[in-house]
Amino acid sequence: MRSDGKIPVDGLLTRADHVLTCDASFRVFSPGAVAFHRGTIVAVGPCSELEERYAAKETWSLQGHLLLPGLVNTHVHAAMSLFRGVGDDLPLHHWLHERIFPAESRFVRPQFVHLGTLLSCVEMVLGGTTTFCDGYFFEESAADAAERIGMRAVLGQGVLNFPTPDVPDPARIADRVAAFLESFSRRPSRLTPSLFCHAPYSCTPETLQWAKDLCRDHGLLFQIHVSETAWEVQEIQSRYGRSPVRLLKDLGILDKRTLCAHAVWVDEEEIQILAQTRAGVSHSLESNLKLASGIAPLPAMIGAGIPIGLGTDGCASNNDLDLFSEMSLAAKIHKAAFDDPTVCSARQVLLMATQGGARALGLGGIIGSLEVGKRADLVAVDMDQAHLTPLYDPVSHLVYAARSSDVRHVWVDGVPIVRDGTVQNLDVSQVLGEARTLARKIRTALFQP
Ligand SMILES: CSC[C@H]1O[C@@H](n2cnc3c(O)ncnc32)[C@H](O)[C@@H]1O
Ligand SMILES: [Zn+2]
Repeated sequence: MRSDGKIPVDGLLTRADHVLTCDASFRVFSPGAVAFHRGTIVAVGPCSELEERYAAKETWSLQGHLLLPGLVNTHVHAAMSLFRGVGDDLPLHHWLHERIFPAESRFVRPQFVHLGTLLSCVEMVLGGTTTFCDGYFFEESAADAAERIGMRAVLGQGVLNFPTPDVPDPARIADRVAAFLESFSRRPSRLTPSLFCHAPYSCTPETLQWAKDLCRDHGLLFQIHVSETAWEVQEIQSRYGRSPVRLLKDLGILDKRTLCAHAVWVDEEEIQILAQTRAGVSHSLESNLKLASGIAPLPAMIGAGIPIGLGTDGCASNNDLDLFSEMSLAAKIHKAAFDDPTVCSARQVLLMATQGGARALGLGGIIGSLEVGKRADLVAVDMDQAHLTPLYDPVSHLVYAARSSDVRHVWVDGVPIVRDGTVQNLDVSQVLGEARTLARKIRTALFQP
């Protein structure tokens, strides 16, 4: 306590036109403020109260801005930004086998993963994403990139039963995973390791169970692409006599530390299985649309109480990492698909991009809402713009009218990693230059062989 009776804190974000807590009671303070200390939120409320109570090392005056929790991207292959546009307008199977897997075997190396992930981190933070859940190869290099920029991330080492860029002999996958897990003994706590089994059609049941056991032993999130296409459901049905979700349930894979990416082709009974096992789902709508995989039954999954987050998937199937456009589309497409304009409200979709995503990743206790005791991951959106004026309902504007380019400031653990639309502590033009240099080789190899 200071002589003036004020409590010293590291940061005070005040005079924001609106603060959306995105917690269970969905409080909105207009105007509002957030105080944080040592990376943790210590107060959220009306700005007059917080200004009276706290003296901050740094105070941000946020008139014209809206403050909300950092967005959570629950499904990314961040390094694939270097493959953006190399396989457009194809169905998943053709896209993967004819374009992506050959390109990956040729180019994916540790430096590729580091550069591609750094590039994606720049795109993500500038668009208000503070946490991403990744899955790729040489995943230590993705962790290095997230650490460098200051983001929070769940980093999934890829596991498959065929040769990959980092495990040419699939029999050696255990060595790769052990080295990956070991590397996390030296990382900040905002980075957590995970395993990403590619899919039920590319991993054997034994591999799935082995990876899940390892995740259970270490308390890690297990990730997998599930029921993404009708082809997958047929293939798994013919191999194992049951659907992908039922197969995973029978193998003991589904629980609250399992994240199912996609879950497009799931019936009512499978939705109940996901809900009862408390497995999470990443809704990757734009990727599912672009690959014409289908439209997931999101309203039914929300109704069943499944923890659901939004995911972009990688840049080779989306082709961006923009959670604002995912929110806007998710709030609209299911209305048309289910002939019901009341489904997927703006509030439900915003909650998926924040609290729902955090819960699906098992991080609901530390991020996803602005509450005392949670980490200070926040985003300030500049609302003083023609396309956001006048404003009657901040949630409506955020989901239906705001753009990722409206994000002005971003904090992770109370550290400003974007100030005034500029990424801090990173030479972004150098990253872009290196990406262009590498792309020249990729272009020559893939398009002028
Ligand atoms: C271990 S995950 C990385 C692996 O997955 C590939 N991939 C990217 N997007 C998708 C998708 O939507 N479905 C299936 N596989 C996908 C990526 O190219 C890597 O090979
Ligand atoms: Zn994916």
